[in-house]
Amino acid sequence: MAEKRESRRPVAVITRVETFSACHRLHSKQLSDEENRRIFSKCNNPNGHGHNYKLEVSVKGPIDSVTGMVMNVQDLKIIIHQVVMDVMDHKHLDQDVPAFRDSNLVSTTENLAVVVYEGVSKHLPKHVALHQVKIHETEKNIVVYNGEYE
Ligand SMILES: Nc1nc2c(c(=O)[nH]1)N=C([C@H](O)[C@H](O)COP(=O)(O)OP(=O)(O)OP(=O)(O)O)CN2
Ligand SMILES: [Zn+2]
Repeated sequence: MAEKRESRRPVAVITRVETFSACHRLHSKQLSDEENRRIFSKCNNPNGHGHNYKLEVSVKGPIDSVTGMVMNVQDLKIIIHQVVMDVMDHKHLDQDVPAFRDSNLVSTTENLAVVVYEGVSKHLPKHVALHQVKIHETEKNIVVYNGEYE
């Protein structure tokens, strides 16, 4: 009798890390100047300030039995470059990046993670799911977004 083959494919998470530099100012278009100063304090300084962001994009999917890959990480790199690096690196998030410039979104790391998540998810191949976006704004301030809504 022929040996029974394992038909289920193992599922894995792969992560690509990129770093980019950008400046921003925490300021809500929906609040008065006084409220902005009170809530965001030094981060509301009109001159803005910069960060070297570290971005981790994780995708999840079955390991292809022929290629041994969930997806080629070089393709994931290209997607991240299109969505993040080309748009945000060495830019002013509030003035140059349409997701912030043309909306009421404050350029917090939370909102940045959501913008990245939504942008990357549009470009992934069908068999792969976006698992998580993690952004280190500083060594001490880290945000994780996994597509959840309340
Ligand atoms: N929930 C959030 N809070 C804050 C965010 C944010 O994105 N989400 N961002 C900031 C500022 O951008 C700021 O750059 C970081 O502030 P802070 O932690 O104060 O940075 P410092 O390096 O100055 O912190 P130390 O206390 O000196 O280590 C603020 N809040
Ligand atoms: Zn900041």
